Amino acid sequence: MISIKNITLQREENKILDDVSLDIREGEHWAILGRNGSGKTTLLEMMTGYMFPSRGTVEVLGQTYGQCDVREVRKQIGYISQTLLEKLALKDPVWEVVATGAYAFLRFYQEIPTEAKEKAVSLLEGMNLGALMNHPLGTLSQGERKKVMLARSLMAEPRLLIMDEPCAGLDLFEREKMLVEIDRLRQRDLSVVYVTHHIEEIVPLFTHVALIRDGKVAAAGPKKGVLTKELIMHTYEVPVELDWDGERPWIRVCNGG
Ligand SMILES: Nc1ncnc2c1ncn2[C@@H]1O[C@H](COP(=O)(O)OP(=O)(O)OP(=O)(O)O)[C@@H](O)[C@H]1O
Repeated sequence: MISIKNITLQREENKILDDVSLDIREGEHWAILGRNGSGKTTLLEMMTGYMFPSRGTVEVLGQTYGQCDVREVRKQIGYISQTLLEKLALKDPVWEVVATGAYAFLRFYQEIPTEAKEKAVSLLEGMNLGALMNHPLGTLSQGERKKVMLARSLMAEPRLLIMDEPCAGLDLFEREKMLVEIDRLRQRDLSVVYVTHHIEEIVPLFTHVALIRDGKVAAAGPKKGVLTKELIMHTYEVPVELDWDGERPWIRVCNGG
């Protein structure tokens, strides 16, 4: 799905990404963790073709960026970020906001095809948001808006779904509801790449984890091999204990090291 080979992104003296390689294969779902400023969002922007490396290659869905039409590749990628959420029209009814996801634009200025409406409504119902479908987006809670954004990203049936902190700012209740929807993505034929600051968001869906530290990959691979207290301590420089609840990790900071 994604093959990143030795990419470096240099901005003046700084190496924002430094010789990063990562392979994401079909059927895998990846969580990407790392401290603030470690380069996670930059890495996602490389995957979506919004940024290009100074060195190295990025291949996504069989196409190499720089040798293909990035816009064509992007049609197969869902991208969920706070920036996108801020661009959505708060006055538009929820179903309409979702329906726009089938197209590469943010608002409809013409009649919306019936099939797009039906699909949007069905996605909303699938996420228990059917009752809100005619409400303006701006009246929804933050958690509901994030679920709307997820439904919107599924309209185009992407092969790759990239999410940048989709649970940021949610309370425990709303976060768990969002995580249920994220975990249910296993029923779809797509791969997820998910950036988060919270290890407990790595729900059973996720098969692999990459730890980013200072623009480099500190560790990457199957999640139980990467989510060890030693590697997390190396990445965050905080002493921790880690417990597994089945396929979901929980973390505790250890006082006194
Ligand atoms: N266009 C740019 N020009 C110069 N520096 C940049 C640019 N974009 C990002 N950076 C820097 O690159 C580093 C990595 O940023 P990035 O946003 O990728 O980190 P992040 O791991 O996503 O951080 P956070 O967890 O805080 O969102 C930061 O130090 C940031 O200031």
